[in-house]
Amino acid sequence: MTRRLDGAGRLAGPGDVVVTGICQDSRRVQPGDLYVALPGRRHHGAQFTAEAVSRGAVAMLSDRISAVLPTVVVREPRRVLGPLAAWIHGNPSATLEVYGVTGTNGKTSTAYLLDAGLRTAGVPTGLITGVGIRGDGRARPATRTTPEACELQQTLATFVETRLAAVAMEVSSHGLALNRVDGTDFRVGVFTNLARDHLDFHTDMDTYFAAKARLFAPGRCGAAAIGIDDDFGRRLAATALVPHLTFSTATTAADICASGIHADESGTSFTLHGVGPARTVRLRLLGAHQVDNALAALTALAVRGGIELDAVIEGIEHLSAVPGRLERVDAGQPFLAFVDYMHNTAGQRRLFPYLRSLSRGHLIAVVGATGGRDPGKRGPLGSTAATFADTVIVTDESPHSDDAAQLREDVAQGARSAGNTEVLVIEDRGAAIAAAVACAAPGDVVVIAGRGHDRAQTFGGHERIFDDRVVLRRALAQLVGSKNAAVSERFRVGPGRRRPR
Ligand SMILES: CC(=O)N[C@H]1[C@@H](OP(=O)(O)OP(=O)(O)OC[C@H]2O[C@@H](n3ccc(=O)[nH]c3=O)[C@H](O)[C@@H]2O)O[C@H](CO)[C@@H](O)[C@@H]1O[C@H](C)C(=O)N[C@@H](C)C(=O)N[C@H](CCC(=O)O)C(=O)O
Ligand SMILES: Nc1ncnc2c1ncn2[C@@H]1O[C@H](COP(=O)(O)OP(=O)(O)OP(=O)(O)O)[C@@H](O)[C@H]1O
Repeated sequence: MTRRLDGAGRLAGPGDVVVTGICQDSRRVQPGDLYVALPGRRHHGAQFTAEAVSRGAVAMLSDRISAVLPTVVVREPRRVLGPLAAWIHGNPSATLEVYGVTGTNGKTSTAYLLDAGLRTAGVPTGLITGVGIRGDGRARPATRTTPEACELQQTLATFVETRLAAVAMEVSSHGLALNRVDGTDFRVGVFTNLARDHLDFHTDMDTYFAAKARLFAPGRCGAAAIGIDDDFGRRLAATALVPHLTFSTATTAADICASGIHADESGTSFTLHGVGPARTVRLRLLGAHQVDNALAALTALAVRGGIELDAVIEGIEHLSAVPGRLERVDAGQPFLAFVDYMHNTAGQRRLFPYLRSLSRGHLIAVVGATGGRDPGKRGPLGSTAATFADTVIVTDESPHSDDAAQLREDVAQGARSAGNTEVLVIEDRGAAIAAAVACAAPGDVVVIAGRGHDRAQTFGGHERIFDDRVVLRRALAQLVGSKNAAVSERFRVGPGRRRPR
């Protein structure tokens, strides 16, 4: 069957079908859609053609021919999917300014900072992150960091319809490697940093870096903001073929940098260099790592040019929190308690020293490892936590199809190997959080690490609603509600072997 593409959003020819949309998931097909049947790890989308047809699919794009739907057959459908989805949705990234943020840590925070800065500078902006999608008049939780191509282009098209001018989005290495952002023109690409993570997917660091570097190819992004505080960033800056500015919190050799960083429990201040005369910036966000992210956002807008940076800085200063990122939970308890999303050792090494600095007593960390990820991460997550914390409580995150007991044991072994830190293993996450709260004394710091904003734990195919912030708040409220301080003392876990400081 021959088909001729005939104007935006139409697939026409003799015996025509009219395509009005595109979808790569049979469960979400709408009448008039082109169903894109992709080969996956577990299934081939062609297995679900009947469902796609029953929902109104009129044609198919795949590497396999359908017996029931007119099919565009290509060898690698993922490679044409992005541009095709963009075309069907009217190439929204040609209208919107898309700021794409990639890197191992700091993508979500940087996207929130960009959004805050752009909005304050009067640029109506949408936000696409692993936390959620916001901007077209509604906010919805995200199913992944970077949406699949069809959902991405549809979302961008909705942003155009609702007259947004820009979008700040996270671009995961999976999104780049799996062609999810093909067909998207990025006004600016941002590189935060690169450290060991996701090796279950990318196999080695060079492949991981190469996936990230795809965002910075000419034709993909117009300009770049590159963090040069690790070797990968420096490599990217040395080889980038697009106009770029660098940023750093470690060296004054960068175009935009910071000095005099001071992070306490009320916020973070630093002196900004490279954006007009040196000036003091005061973030409400907690932790010195947020200075890196603030520089990333500012550098992206500096390299873009034409945006009022004073207003951007004001917006960045006013951002009060990023969901699940060092989110403070306070029920009136006499110690600090946080939920954070650190899930690699690079993040731990940035966050734990800050948390340590806030503590007038001890640091109590609840940690774990998510299943379905590089098993080589597990021990180091435990040992790094134990290097900084006085008490490490190892518990379940989302084991997915991995053996939960093995995950816990691997993390705990790492923690035990780090020295004489108190290490407890408590299977149930709620009980682990309660134990952390119960063993905290006035002036201590408690951090529930690893899951951030997530609202569910996944065990095999089963989901359990679980929000660390809700559970922590409840445990803290119970503690505060209990009349006698001696009660909390009775719940103190273990013999209180705490390292002297
Ligand atoms: C490794 C990876 O990215 N896998 C993705 C891949 O899964 P898969 O190969 O197992 O797909 P599959 O289940 O075999 O199905 C094959 C095809 O059939 C389709 N299908 C399947 C079932 C059905 O009933 N109907 C149907 O149409 C699917 O949409 C898919 O196109 O294709 C699926 C559908 O397109 C994705 O959902 C899935 O992402 C999964 C959920 C995932 O977790 N990906 C993670 C690793 C990911 O992308 N993470 C990054 C964040 C990284 C970070 O933390 O920074 C992200 O951007 O979210
Ligand atoms: N610039 C940074 N350097 C090191 N660690 C950071 C930095 N920014 C954030 N983190 C740590 O990484 C965690 C995740 O932060 P954020 O969500 O902003 O990054 P991300 O790259 O989007 O990660 P993810 O894709 O897992 O959401 C934070 O909770 C914090 O522990």
